[in-house]
Amino acid sequence: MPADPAPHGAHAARPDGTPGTTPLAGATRAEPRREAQAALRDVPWEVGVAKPDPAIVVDHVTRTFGGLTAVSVDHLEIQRGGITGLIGPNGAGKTTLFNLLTGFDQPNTGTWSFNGRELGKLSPHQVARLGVVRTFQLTKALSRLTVLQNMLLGAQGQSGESFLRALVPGTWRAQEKANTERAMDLLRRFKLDAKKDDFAGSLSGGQRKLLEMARALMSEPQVVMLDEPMAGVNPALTQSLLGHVKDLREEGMTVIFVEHDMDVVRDISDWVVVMAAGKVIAEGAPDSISQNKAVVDAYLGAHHDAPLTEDEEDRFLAEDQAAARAQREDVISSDQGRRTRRAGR
Ligand SMILES: Nc1ncnc2c1ncn2[C@@H]1O[C@H](COP(=O)(O)OP(=O)(O)OP(=O)(O)O)[C@@H](O)[C@H]1O
Repeated sequence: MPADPAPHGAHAARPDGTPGTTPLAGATRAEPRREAQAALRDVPWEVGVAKPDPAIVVDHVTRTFGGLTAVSVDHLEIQRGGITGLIGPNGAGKTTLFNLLTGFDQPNTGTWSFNGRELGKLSPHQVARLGVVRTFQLTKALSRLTVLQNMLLGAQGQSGESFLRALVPGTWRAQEKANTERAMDLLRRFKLDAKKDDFAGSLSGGQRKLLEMARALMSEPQVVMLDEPMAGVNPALTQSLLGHVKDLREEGMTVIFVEHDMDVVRDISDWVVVMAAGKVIAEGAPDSISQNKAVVDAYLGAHHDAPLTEDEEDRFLAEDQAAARAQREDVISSDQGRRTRRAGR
């Protein structure tokens, strides 16, 4: 079902007429965290469940690599204006799903939409222009650019990048000036302004994560997908990064993030989606997830550390005794065989 194309929150019209956000303008909604949680309060904890106001809707998306099915999601809705944590063991398909939703990869089957508009077959730039962006880890190439240059790269997809506009120097310069001003505003907000001329590669792990987030905000997104925003960050910066993620929601953005640290997931998520072997195996409020058996099994395997039931104890004991008996019989029979061979010489 197409979502309401006029999202609530701090949305301003973009030059091309599509809705945009004004992330630096500050919050205009009362207590967005409560609003997001209240909206999801009565939603059942079921895989594929409908959300009251979905920003993103995924249907029958599959992606295979050779014989491996990396993603196979039947139906998934992401609530607008909330923080959704996407978790799952290594290789569950989280990054592949991010890549698909943001145009960096193409699926074998399936469709997905943002505000009711199909995003399949669009390039990453087109998806970003519509308001859906993802963070990327600072690659080697980007490490050799300055912090400010990285930020200006994040502005790609805005009007100044278009070939025709580039031919009109005035427009280009005005856009470049606006981009630089926006970049500096964001760098101040993320406390990286003093580093603007430093090579990005010289930043600490935490500062890199801040830069990745700041860069994603350059295109004034409505949906931000953060890939492991806390990975490699020292504890001193963790709280500051968490604060920045919460701020995105305060400004009316929809946030989806991949994270392995369950404390972080519980702290900032309004809703959690769990993937394993390409599928969504559970979704619900953060507290529901750690009690979900499918989730525990997916993370720890069937034989996790939980105490054995009496039946399991009996079964494992019987199996051990049978194995010991078989071993003993094996030893006896090979011993007999040796003796028979010796006697026959
Ligand atoms: N380009 C590719 N070519 C081949 N296999 C791939 C490719 N990209 C991902 N895969 C495989 O698809 C599966 C899902 O990978 P993906 O990176 O999406 O998982 P993930 O949940 O993000 O894992 P992690 O938490 O370890 O980052 C894995 O088995 C991975 O090896």
